[in-house]
Amino acid sequence: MLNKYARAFFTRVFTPLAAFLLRKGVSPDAVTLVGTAGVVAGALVFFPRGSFFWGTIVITAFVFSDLVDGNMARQAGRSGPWGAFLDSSLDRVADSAIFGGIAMWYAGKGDNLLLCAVTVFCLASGQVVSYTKARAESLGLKCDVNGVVERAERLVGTLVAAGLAGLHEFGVPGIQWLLPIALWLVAVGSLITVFQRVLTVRREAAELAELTAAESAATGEAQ
Ligand SMILES: CCCCCCCC/C=C\CCCCCCCC(=O)OC[C@H](COP(=O)(O)O[C@@H]1[C@H](O)[C@H](OP(=O)(O)O)[C@@H](O)[C@H](O)[C@H]1O)OC(=O)CCCCCCC/C=C\CCCCCCCC
Ligand SMILES: Nc1ccn([C@@H]2O[C@H](COP(=O)(O)O)[C@@H](O)[C@H]2O)c(=O)n1
Ligand SMILES: [Mg+2]
Ligand SMILES: [Mg+2]
Repeated sequence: MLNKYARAFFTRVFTPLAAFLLRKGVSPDAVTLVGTAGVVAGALVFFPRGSFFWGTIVITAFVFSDLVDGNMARQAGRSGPWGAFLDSSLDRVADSAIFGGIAMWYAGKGDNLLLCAVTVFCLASGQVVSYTKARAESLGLKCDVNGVVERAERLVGTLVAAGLAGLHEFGVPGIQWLLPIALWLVAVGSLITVFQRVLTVRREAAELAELTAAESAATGEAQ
């Protein structure tokens, strides 16, 4: 949903920056790589020690590169399979670092194995959500449903909650519970999304099989 409604807004916001970077000779791939490295560093340096405010600030500064790289590629007329492959593959790396960093906190000083498990579930189910669509598309199916929790929802929900929960370090009371609440919501939403996508692909595969059978029958009758 965020992807649908916020993308046009962010395209307008980032178009001047994307044009500037292109003029300076920066490539979309460089932005993809540097952005991912920044997200991974922010997540793995700050989150495992429970520094959620600063971790979120660093991650947020880099995560928007994921909207700038595609914008640059489109402006330069250089969108293609390589860029799409690189972008999507590195999205998985960035997501792993974000949820991995949070899981490390709960496995260590955060001392909460249940929340560690919920975070690992967010990581795994998020990857499955993305994989279902990628695999369906590679098989010639559309997977024509986005689902309730896409990547944008996973990231915005988790990062907003982590950033606010991090204010606990500065003495704001009670706010640390926002992160567990967001993680539970992302976990349940991702599970629902997996089912939405799997059921859609199952229907599309059945429709394709029916169409293929009907075409074979028609070809057989004609001969
Ligand atoms: C007191 C202060 C506290 C600190 C607060 C810090 C607040 C900052 C918090 C959060 C900001 C987070 C912003 C996160 C933005 C994420 C943007 C992003 O990367 O989106 C990527 C997404 C998808 O892009 P792609 O097409 O490249 O990726 C595809 C996708 O991954 C598919 O995955 P799937 O959905 O299938 O799981 C893959 O299948 C595919 O392979 C892959 O290519 O882009 C978008 O969705 C575009 C829309 C982005 C919308 C961002 C909205 C940000 C809005 C608000 C944040 C402001 C929050 C303010 C909080 C204030 C708190 C006080
Ligand atoms: N290095 C890159 C990154 C992205 N692309 C193209 O942009 C599409 C993704 O757009 P976003 O707005 O979501 O970043 C991707 O599918 C590629 O077509 C690219 O070419 N090179
Ligand atoms: Mg991108
Ligand atoms: Mg991306």
